[in-house]
Amino acid sequence: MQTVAVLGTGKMGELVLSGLLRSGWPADRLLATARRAERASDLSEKYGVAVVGNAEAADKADILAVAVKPQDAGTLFDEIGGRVGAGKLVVSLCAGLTTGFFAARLPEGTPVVRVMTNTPALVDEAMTAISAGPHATAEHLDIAEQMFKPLGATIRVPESQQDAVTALSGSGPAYFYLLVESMIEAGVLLGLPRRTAHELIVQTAVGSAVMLRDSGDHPVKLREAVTSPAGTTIAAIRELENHGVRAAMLTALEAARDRARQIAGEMK
Ligand SMILES: NC(=O)C1=CN([C@@H]2O[C@H](COP(=O)(O)OP(=O)(O)OC[C@H]3O[C@@H](n4cnc5c(N)ncnc54)[C@H](OP(=O)(O)O)[C@@H]3O)[C@@H](O)[C@H]2O)C=CC1
Ligand SMILES: O=C(O)[C@@H]1CCC=N1
Repeated sequence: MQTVAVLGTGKMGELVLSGLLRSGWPADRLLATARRAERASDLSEKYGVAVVGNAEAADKADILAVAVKPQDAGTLFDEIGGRVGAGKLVVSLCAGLTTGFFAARLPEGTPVVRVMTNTPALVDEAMTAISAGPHATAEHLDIAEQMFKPLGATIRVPESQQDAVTALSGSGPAYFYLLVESMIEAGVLLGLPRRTAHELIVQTAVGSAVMLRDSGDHPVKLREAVTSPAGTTIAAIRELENHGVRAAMLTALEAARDRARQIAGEMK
């Protein structure tokens, strides 16, 4: 079994580390790196994995999962880029950064795979999109898939689609949480106790999500089934349309896609 090093074990790095452990990846085949000593000792205590320096991780691991913020990736690869041999696989989780960004900082021939996952990895319900970069073969994509499959669903996409994927599923959980938060506030406005509003909306979100996934029906069909003629739902939907919620969603996701592109530009 190959050794995976998570480089920069913050929120996403920890999700990958804990997910790999849950899926049965042996702790002695995992390494983690952290910038702060306190974080390093918390991680080794919680997960029983070795937390080492970036250089040691780059030397010892077969697969380097890059989970630093995009803005920190340049410094990290200035430190370790030169010592990552062609036998290693670099798997980037970074929003915006292209595989070319890494290839330019790695010895010629080092395979790079780009993934975009999301926070529901915590409950093994992630959506992870995987793309081949320079020198990445089908075998390298299989390895990335093997790492992320236990954390939820996976899909393979051309790298040219990764910024759009980031806007949709990478950032997506935040939009749903914002929607839920707003609906709970509406419950409070209508006079419900906050706790009651929370319970009603969270279960409604879960039920709706399970129906979307398990029925395979188009969301329009599911929405129409709720929307009675001259009923309550259509009264609310008219207001949502009046307030441009659909147009706001289009513009918002376009902004997220554009920000991913901008990050890549800033990090050239
Ligand atoms: N959050 C999300 O929902 C998603 C994030 N991503 C991507 O995942 C990556 C990580 O994001 P996220 O987990 O949210 O960010 P975090 O800030 O939580 O994690 C990044 C971690 O990297 C550490 N770090 C930075 N530089 C170094 C270094 N040179 N050596 C060792 N450790 C270092 C940071 O240390 P310190 O604690 O000191 O800052 C931090 O703990 C990003 O590239 C992001 O684009 C992708 C999909 C979803
Ligand atoms: O907001 C961000 O930049 C990261 C990438 C996708 C989700 N969070």
